[in-house]
Amino acid sequence: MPTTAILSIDQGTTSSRAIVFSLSGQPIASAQYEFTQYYPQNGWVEHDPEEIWATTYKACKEALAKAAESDVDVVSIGITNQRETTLVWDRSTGKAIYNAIVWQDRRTAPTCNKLAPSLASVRAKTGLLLDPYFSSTKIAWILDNVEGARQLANEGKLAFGTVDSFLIWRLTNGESHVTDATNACRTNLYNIHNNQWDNDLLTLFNVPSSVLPKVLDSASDFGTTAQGLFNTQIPINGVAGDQQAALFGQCCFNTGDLKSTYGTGCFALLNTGKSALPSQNKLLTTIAYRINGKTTYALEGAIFTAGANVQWLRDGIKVIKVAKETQALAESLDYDHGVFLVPGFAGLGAPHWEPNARATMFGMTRNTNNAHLARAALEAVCYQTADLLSAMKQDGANSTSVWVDGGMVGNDWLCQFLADILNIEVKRPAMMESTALGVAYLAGLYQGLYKDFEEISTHKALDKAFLPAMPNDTRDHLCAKWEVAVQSTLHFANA
Ligand SMILES: Nc1ncnc2c1ncn2[C@@H]1O[C@H](COP(=O)(O)OP(=O)(O)O)[C@@H](O)[C@H]1O
Ligand SMILES: O=P(O)(O)OC[C@H](O)CO
Repeated sequence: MPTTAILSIDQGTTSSRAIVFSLSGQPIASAQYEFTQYYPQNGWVEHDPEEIWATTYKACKEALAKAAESDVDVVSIGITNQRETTLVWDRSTGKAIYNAIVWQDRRTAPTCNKLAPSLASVRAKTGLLLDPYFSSTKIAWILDNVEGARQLANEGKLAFGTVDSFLIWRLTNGESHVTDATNACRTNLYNIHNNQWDNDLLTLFNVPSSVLPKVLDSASDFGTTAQGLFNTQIPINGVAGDQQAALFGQCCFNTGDLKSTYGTGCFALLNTGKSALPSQNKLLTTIAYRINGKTTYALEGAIFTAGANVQWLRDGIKVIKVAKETQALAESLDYDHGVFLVPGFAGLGAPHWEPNARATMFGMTRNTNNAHLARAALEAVCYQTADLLSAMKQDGANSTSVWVDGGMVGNDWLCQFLADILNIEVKRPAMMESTALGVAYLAGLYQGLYKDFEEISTHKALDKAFLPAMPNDTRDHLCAKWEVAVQSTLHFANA
């Protein structure tokens, strides 16, 4: 009797992954391919759509082939993706008309500034802010900068999608132009209260409705893979943006449950249940998941660079060879080493939202070396998380523990410092691929393979809990210095 399994596709900012999961959430087989990051100008970040597709397809084929060595029956596909990243393609060929403009890209900051008078109405409908991070201004940029694009869009010949949508189009050979509510709600064009594309927002951002995908529940019928792509045709039944997928994969199903993911960026999401809690502290109100037409909301804090700080140490200034070296380097110093990095490499996200901010290093002496840089890069992510949690607290959403995941949390030193600075318990799950797992669960729910959330939660296991151990006065002192560093960076951004 073959084991029933689900294929999860996790198309992230730096790599495309495919994991075949058993129903108990255990990985049976996986494959992963990194792809090229393009930085054509300062503040611009792009991906090649063909490389996104090629790495994803290759990872899927390889994971499915490995899984086939055991006796498995892959009955459904879940897709999770880097959010906001924007693609526009030709409906007749399926070819993108421009590179994917990545969520970190800042090129549309001037457009966002011009639209500032509309901030309150945008925020009320979308739960977001006016920032180049979101998809709407990126779509308009492509339509206005690729010759003839706006005309083609008006004629209904172009399609827009976030990465999930593009992959579904390719997987179904152009049969499905769809997305799910968690991805749609990151475009600044989607009303999170009535769950519809919003005509006023489309007019404001100058995006024609003809390019939009249909928005479905996160557990739904997104189409079936085209014949010949894999050995069998497989239905696609779970789709969610990667941060919402991680919330789901961490089984944060109850109001007040909090997870924080440390990949390229860091994203803390707190489940607020059926209430779309508005933030007074520049957090985002977003859709956590939509199942059977019922929407669950989350409050989100987004930090643009987390693991990316470590990538910069490795690939940019080359002071480390591999990411995991940062643990031993950080451990080699004491609390009072004195160096702070405010990592505004892609501007600063929540709770400051300053696209003009740039990364800034404080407190260096002639004694400063790679250990200080590595430690400051890891510490920054923890201080920034503390800023997010304090904003959540001021918005009335308090948590006594946080579940963590993402590539960085394999670093025990980071997890302990995080617990010390947050002053709450930090819990790392046994299954670290929460993001991919989240959409496997969504696909399984649609297929009726899980009865309910309770059944899914039985598969959750803790790897390690990190408890705060730092004296209060040390924490207060470090956080006060961090705050001065942030304020100085913000001051410099606008000088
Ligand atoms: N042991 C480690 N310590 C610190 N950072 C790490 C460690 N291992 C991986 N990273 C960082 O984690 C990131 C990869 O995490 P991942 O969740 O795969 O990212 P994404 O999904 O955004 O592509 C990279 O930026 C890498 O620098
Ligand atoms: O690729 P990640 O894991 O850094 O996630 C990117 C986010 O979805 C951007 O909003």
